[in-house]
Amino acid sequence: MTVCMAPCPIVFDLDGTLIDSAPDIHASVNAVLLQQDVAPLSLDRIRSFVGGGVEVLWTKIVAATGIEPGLQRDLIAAFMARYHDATRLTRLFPGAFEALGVLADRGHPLGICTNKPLGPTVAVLDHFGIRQLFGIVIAGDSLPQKKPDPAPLRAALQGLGADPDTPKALYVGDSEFDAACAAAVPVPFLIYSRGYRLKPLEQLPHRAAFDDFSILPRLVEDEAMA
Ligand SMILES: O=C(O)COP(=O)(O)O
Repeated sequence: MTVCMAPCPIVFDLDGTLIDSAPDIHASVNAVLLQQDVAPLSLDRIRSFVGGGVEVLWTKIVAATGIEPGLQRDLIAAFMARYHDATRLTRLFPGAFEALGVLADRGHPLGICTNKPLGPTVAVLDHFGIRQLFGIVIAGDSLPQKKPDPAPLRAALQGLGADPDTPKALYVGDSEFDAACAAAVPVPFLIYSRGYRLKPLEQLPHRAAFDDFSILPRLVEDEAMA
């Protein structure tokens, strides 16, 4: 069966897929914890909390630190005040910029579907000069639902002109949230294996995995021929 005739729409996750943003998230979280006289959390710990959006992140931080749960809303506000344009410690994963350029040049409509809020999403896309590559950006606060609910990815596909009920398209992500979301649409899922997932790769449903962005354009071509 032909899954995707080139150039098919391709939607990307952001944190842990295109960008390594955990260091900035970690720095902003610990600055807020410091204000509360709470001991800092390690980068690995914070990275393991990323994927479900800001509320999930802070629910996990509150559980891990024993902070009074009633403070969570205020802590999220303090975090967002720091994180909304934090890009200093964030990096594009190696080869991601070039792979996006190749796919865009081949005519693939590109989109973003992330659980990160829209403010920091746009800030980071602008920071790396890649915002104009994406025809649609669906962020964690764009809709009432977040991944793994399929609604955000369906909205991104629609925004790129794909019929989400017969999506000849691809989703590229790194996490449990992304795999479950792609399966729920359903749309073929390509997983970046150097991202932030917690489980072994084989436990996440995916069409193909890659650990180097230089092979992504070929994987996309393979899907077109499948
Ligand atoms: O900010 C998060 O928690 C997750 O963002 P992502 O969907 O881009 O991985």
